[in-house]
Amino acid sequence: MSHENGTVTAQEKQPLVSFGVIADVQYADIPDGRSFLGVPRYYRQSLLVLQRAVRSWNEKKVEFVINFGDTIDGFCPKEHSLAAIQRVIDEFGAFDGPVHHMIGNHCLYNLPREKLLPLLNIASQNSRAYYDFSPIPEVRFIVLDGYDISAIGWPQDPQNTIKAVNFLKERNPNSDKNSPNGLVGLERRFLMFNGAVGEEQMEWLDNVLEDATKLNQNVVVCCHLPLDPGASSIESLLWNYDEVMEVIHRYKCAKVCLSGHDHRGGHSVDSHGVHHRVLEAALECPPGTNAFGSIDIFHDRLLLSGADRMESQEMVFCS
Ligand SMILES: Nc1ccn([C@@H]2O[C@H](COP(=O)(O)O)[C@@H](O)[C@H]2O)c(=O)n1
Ligand SMILES: O=P(O)(O)OC[C@H](O)CO
Repeated sequence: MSHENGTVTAQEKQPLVSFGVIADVQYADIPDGRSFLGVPRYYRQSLLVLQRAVRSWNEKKVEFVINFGDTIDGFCPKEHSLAAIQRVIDEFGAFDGPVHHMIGNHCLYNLPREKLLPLLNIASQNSRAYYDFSPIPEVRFIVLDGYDISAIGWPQDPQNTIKAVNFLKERNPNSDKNSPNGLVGLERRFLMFNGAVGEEQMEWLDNVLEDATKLNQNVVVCCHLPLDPGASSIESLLWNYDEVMEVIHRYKCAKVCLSGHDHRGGHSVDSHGVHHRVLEAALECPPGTNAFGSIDIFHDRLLLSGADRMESQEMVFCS
């Protein structure tokens, strides 16, 4: 069996289900730019990457799509935020099936949660953006809200903002809270563009994993922010990735964690055999190149077939 990018050995015939993935589209109708570290960013091209992704997913007839967040970019002029996100949502709308979105820091720079969540079709409680779904009885997807506690995106909840700002102040002495200067090792994740999973969401996660265990389901955990230092730069990690992973590791049903945010992508297998795959960003595709994929789910593994800059990956479940 050959794939767009890399070759993977075939062991099993038909997947149980297949889905499309894309991360960090960060569309804006503005000229090309660069990241803080100078990596080129193609704000208009990313929409073309999404168009090609949708065409490919429709051709492959994948059952659903997951968008890993940062749908529009923070540099989008605020008076154009709604039009920009609508443009991206319209492109997703050309896909012949459901699209599951998550929020990222750039979405929150642009729009308040009350506007964002309905647009992204995220049914929420208390403006939180976590949810789960089962496309087939054997598999459960958990989508985490990595900005549940965050210094960005909570203008309507000053208490949450104050909690997050204090959390950051205690851990990051820099006046620019996006700067990791002077922070050592894992401390370098305490940056304003990251966030944390709160207590209620943590309990909910525990309950869903318990339920999935009873139902004998394999679980895929999705979050805009990466959950393992082996797969991502430390500067991109969820603030309390360790607490989230402690909950996930209580259960054997969680097999794979997927995320975005760290644009260069990555893969690791953690100490409990859980795969972590950070997806390469659509935003950083030079004209004519791609970063999207489709994932086949089998009983014993996930098979990511990536286009161009998205590396293909076989993720065999640990038993
Ligand atoms: N004020 C800042 C902002 C970012 N960084 C570091 O740059 C990296 C990427 O930043 P982007 O948000 O532009 O992708 C990341 O590793 C940050 O820690 C910084 O040092 N100071
Ligand atoms: O897409 P940004 O601007 O949030 O950048 C994320 C950083 O690359 C994470 O280190």
